[in-house]
Amino acid sequence: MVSTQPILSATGLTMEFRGFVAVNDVTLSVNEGTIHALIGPNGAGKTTVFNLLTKFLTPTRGRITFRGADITGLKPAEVARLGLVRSFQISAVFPHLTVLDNVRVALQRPSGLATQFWRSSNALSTLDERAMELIDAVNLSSYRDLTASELSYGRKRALEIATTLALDPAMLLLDEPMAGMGHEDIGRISDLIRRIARNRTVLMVEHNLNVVADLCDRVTVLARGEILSDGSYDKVSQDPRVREAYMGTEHE
Ligand SMILES: Nc1ncnc2c1ncn2[C@@H]1O[C@H](COP(=O)(O)OP(=O)(O)OP(=O)(O)O)[C@@H](O)[C@H]1O
Repeated sequence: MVSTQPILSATGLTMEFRGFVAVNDVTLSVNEGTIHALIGPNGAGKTTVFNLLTKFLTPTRGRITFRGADITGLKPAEVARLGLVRSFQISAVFPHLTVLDNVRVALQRPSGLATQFWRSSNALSTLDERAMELIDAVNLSSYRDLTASELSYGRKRALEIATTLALDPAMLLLDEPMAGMGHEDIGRISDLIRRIARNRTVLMVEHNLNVVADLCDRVTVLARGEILSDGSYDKVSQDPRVREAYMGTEHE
């Protein structure tokens, strides 16, 4: 479902922190149905751009549109209702609840699917059916009765993604989904992201360039708050400016 139709666009995005320009005139678009990566050396401004796009920060200048609507002035919860959802870190998962209960809770959030069934007599069975679908989608069916705290790091991350998918977002923003993971979990989460992206758009900040090369249709490279290069991984990785920006910087 890779298209050239932008679902999320930013124009002239600038973020100043007390005079320090962390993000400078960034213009980028993410096409519908793609897996798009935001990469760059440490301090390049990736997290700041991510926070601007998910509305956790308000830009000093610039404009953001999602599915053609101007979302620059909206709050995170408002953009979530429009279908642009940020995946939180594992801290968003309740450690003492089971996998199933975590997903049930997520489905009952105000903007979750459950509200549509709130008054129906079969609300609970519909909720459970959907919860099981989501758990299955992230390959946690055999772990559904374990508490979140009993899961491995990678599976916690998968559970956290399931709770985000409960909102049925058209676009998911992931902040370093592979951070702190070993080889096996990276493979598992890569497969999961690939599956999720079959019918939605994914934008991810990622440090692991092997993951980016393997997974992403398009890559935007930031350095010192500005866009350095944009295109396929092969294209940007051969760009001399990108090589120079990464040179001498430590990279995991
Ligand atoms: N709230 C803030 N106040 C002041 N400066 C900030 C703030 N947030 C970020 N910065 C600065 O903006 C620059 C970009 O930071 P940002 O965290 O966006 O980079 P990054 O590419 O995500 O880095 P890393 O890969 O190390 O996480 C850095 O110089 C950082 O110190």
